[in-house]
Order: sequence, then structure tokens, then C-alpha cells
Amino acid sequence: MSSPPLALTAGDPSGIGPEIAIAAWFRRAENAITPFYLLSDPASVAACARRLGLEIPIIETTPEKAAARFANGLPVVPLAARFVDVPGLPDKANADGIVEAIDRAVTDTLSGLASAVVTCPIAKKPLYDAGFRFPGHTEYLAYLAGLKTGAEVTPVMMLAGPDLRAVPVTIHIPLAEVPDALTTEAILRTARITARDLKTRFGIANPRLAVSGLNPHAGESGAMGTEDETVIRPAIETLQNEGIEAFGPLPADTMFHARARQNYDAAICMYHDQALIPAKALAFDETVNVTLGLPFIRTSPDHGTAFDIAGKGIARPDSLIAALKLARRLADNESRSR
Ligand SMILES: NC(=O)C1=CN([C@@H]2O[C@H](COP(=O)(O)OP(=O)(O)OC[C@H]3O[C@@H](n4cnc5c(N)ncnc54)[C@H](O)[C@@H]3O)[C@@H](O)[C@H]2O)C=CC1
Ligand SMILES: NCC(=O)COP(=O)(O)O
Repeated sequence: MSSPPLALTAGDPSGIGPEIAIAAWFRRAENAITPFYLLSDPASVAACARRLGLEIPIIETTPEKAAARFANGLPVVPLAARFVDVPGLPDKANADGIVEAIDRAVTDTLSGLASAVVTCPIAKKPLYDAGFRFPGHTEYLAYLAGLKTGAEVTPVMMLAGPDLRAVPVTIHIPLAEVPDALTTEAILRTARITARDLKTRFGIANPRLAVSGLNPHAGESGAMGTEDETVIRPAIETLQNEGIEAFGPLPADTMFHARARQNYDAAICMYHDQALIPAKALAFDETVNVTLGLPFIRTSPDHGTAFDIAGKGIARPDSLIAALKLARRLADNESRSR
């Protein structure tokens, strides 16, 4: 029996989400993309295609029927909300629909109607203006997972590219708050979830984790900061005692070059930009944002809403295509490992 389709959320309709979703559908055969359906306002998807001069059949459907219709058109599962979509101009009036798409993708995936959640990018600020109280998808998906399963869920962000997997321990917080938020326990939680999901979802039997320092030169033996020795090293020792192949703390400036990357399967980094800068610098078009630690698979392109180019027909769908393909692979691996 074939697997259920992937549930793709609308993201911010004023960004490049709709056009990269359409482009991914057009390139489905050459990229061996398995069926997905877009949770959106069908009129807004059709308007996006018209603006770009693209002839695409938009098929309003249900998650149950989406896979069978995928060959003939882009399956769109309609939201209750309607979008106001002016390319490049985010509108907080769209917040309800943006969030509804995420909620429904999670519900569909947890109930088995979809294999995984793939999200198009959201801009955080218009959602905050509308009252959304989560820093981003990552934290909101963990909240939804907790609500729906009753379990405590710690989400872990991983940027997974062809040559680097990078995981920030602290995620969407101001840089000034990083040292206080960085605890031995937080590093342990993140590294344990990463090691587990690398095994069960990525199929890596003995994952090797390179752990970065926080300070220049990993603190230079305490002369340039103490967290590397007092917070990070104890976490690495505990991980090693648990049988996890972790090493560090490594100076962050020398752990991402090509030879260094041969030594590990994932880099555990201390803050958002320490992880995301090397990931996006190495492979902006192919890297995928994956949320580990959830009771379902979630992937996303590594980029944002790109309001500066929305509606111009120049947005590259590569990262979304990589996200759709990785979601399929991770979902298949996970069902095999059960
Ligand atoms: N997964 C998500 O929902 C993410 C959302 N964001 C949000 O996106 C908004 C904009 O963030 P920015 O920092 O400007 O990052 P961005 O990734 O949207 O754009 C950065 C630059 O890359 C270009 N770019 C991005 N994606 C592209 C693509 N597919 N093809 C061609 N060029 C592309 C843009 O035109 C822009 O010049 C923010 O509100 C941020 O919160 C950012 C990252 C991920
Ligand atoms: N910089 C990554 C990003 O903002 C994506 O976050 P999320 O919305 O996937 O949590």
C-alpha cells in the first residue's frame, strides 16, 4: 500500500510560499517528488499562478483523495480562512489562515492522513502582531504535539544539508540571553534527541556529534569565557558516559571546514546563527530545516518568506523540493524502524 501524501502548509501567502509550492508541483517528475497537498485558500493559489502566467490545474480536494489527484493537478485542501495576498506585503489579517494550515497539517499527520508536515515559510512579526505567542514553527509545533499527545515535547531545530547537519541548542532568543539560557541540561536534551533521531529517522547507526564552544577559541582555557569548561564540557562527558559519541567543545571557527566535517554527523551549536550561518553559507538552496523531537516528521525550506522577490517568479523552489524529499525519506525510515 502506498504511503499517505505529505501535508504542505501555505505559509505566509504574501511571501514566496505559493509560488515555490506551484514550482515544486511542476518539477515533481524530474525530482521524484511523492504526492503532497497544499493547505491553503484555493483562490489565492490560483491568483498566484495567474500573476506568474502559469497554467496549473488547482484541484480542490481532501487529504484522503489528494494522492490520487496529484498527477493531474496541484491538490489544494481548502482552509476555512480566506487570504488577502498582496505579494511582498504581509498582512496580519492572514494570521488565522496561516496558523490554521499548520494546525490541520499536524492533525492530519497525527491521524495518519498525511505522512509528514512540510511548512512553507512564515514571517514572524505579522503573526506576533496578530497575537501569535510562539517564536516560530519549531516552538508552536512542539506546543501542538504536547497538546495532542499529552506528552512533554522538546523541539530541536536541525538544518540538514548535503554536507552539514547543524543543530542550535538555543533557538529564537536574543543573543544577549544565550549565556543564561545555555545550561548543561539544555545541551544534554538537545544532543540526546539529535542522537536518537539520527538513528531512527536518518538511519545513522552510531551518530557522531561535534559540540561547539560558545566563546572564541572555545574559551581559550577560560581566558576568553568560562561556559565552555563549566557548562559545555560536563554535558559532553555525560553524553560520552551514556555511550553517545560526542566530542568537543570545539572552537566554532574551525569546526565547519571540509576536512573537519568528515569527523561528525551533526554539529551541536550553542546558538541560532552559530548553526545556521555555516548551513546556509554552504548550501542555501539545498538545506532543509527539520524539527527533531516531535512525534511526527516536520521539514521546511531553510529560507524565509523572501518578501523582496515575492510575486516576481524568480524564487527558487530547490529548498522546498529538498524539504519534500527529505520528509518522505524520514517518514519512510521511521515507519521501517517501528
Ligand atoms: N521556516 C520559516 O518559516 C522561516 C521564516 N523566516 C522568516 O522570513 C522572513 C524574512 O527573513 P529573511 O531574513 O529576509 O530571510 P529570507 O530567507 O526570506 O531572505 C533572505 C534573502 O534570500 C533570498 N531568498 C530567500 N529564499 C529564496 C529562494 N527560494 N529563491 C531565491 N532567493 C531567495 C531573499 O530574496 C533575500 O534576499 C522573516 O520574517 C523570518 O522570520 C526565516 C527563515 C525561515
Ligand atoms: N531561522 C530559522 C527560522 O526562523 C525557522 O524557524 P521555524 O519557523 O521553522 O521555527
